[in-house]
Amino acid sequence: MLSAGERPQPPVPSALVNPSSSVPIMPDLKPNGSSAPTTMFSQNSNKPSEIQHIWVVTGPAGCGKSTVGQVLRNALSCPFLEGDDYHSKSNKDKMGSGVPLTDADRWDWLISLRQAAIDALSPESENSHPPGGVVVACSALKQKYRDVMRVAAYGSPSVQIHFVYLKLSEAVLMDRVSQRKSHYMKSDMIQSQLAALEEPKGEWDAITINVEGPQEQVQQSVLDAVREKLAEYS
Ligand SMILES: Nc1ncnc2c1ncn2[C@@H]1O[C@H](COP(=O)(O)OP(=O)(O)OP(=O)(O)O)[C@@H](O)[C@H]1O
Ligand SMILES: O=C(O)[C@H](O)[C@@H](O)[C@H](O)[C@H](O)CO
Repeated sequence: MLSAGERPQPPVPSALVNPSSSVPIMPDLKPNGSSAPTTMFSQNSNKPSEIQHIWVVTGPAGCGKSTVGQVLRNALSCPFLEGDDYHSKSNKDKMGSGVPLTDADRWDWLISLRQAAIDALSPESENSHPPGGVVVACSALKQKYRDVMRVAAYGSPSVQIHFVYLKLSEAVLMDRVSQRKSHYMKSDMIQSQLAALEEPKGEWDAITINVEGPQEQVQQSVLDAVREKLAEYS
């Protein structure tokens, strides 16, 4: 497995490699994301890109992962996977009743989500091109959880994973979660989310974005950061 501080070998400019061949067999989940019509900077132009990018938008519950994930999905015109959709019912019930998940509760969820991300990188049909990437909203609070996700790109030189960590203060986070009424994750869970959080310090594949500002500002910061990262691969 890739260590967080270790940069992999430069990508080999060859045909796309099927990433699913390089990871252990996992549950065969299908992605539920879809392509969006608008493209600010397209990853899936008419010719196959040499690199497929997995953008994992991370941070504690309520930090804005889904909001940012959808912005990225639209900008990159690639599938978007909402991590919450991959939690088991028991995990959701647990969180909904105010009990934090344990490491053991999270492994299968992370593995399912990782497999869904891998699946999303394959073309939808024999005649279509593979997407330039996939956006995944996933709290990935601890480094070891990010390491589980990193396996998606392990051994696949044409797949690159990035973590987009959404950073904000406890006060702003509490405010956002308190205003959100219909979600199973209530504000009494925020302390445990922050207690579990290991910010991605020194992890070369992680980008930290301050998301305390209004949505337009956050959107701009995220798009700028992603554009800058993509430029490294052009
Ligand atoms: N920059 C922002 N400023 C103000 N409110 C925001 C901002 N970004 C998101 N929100 C609001 O904060 C709430 C949480 O956002 P969102 O659902 O995107 O977070 P999340 O990290 O996906 O949450 P969860 O992981 O719990 O599903 C939503 O009500 C959303 O509209
Ligand atoms: O690891 C966890 O504790 C969970 O993934 C949570 O972070 C939620 O799923 C998510 O953020 C929805 O509120």
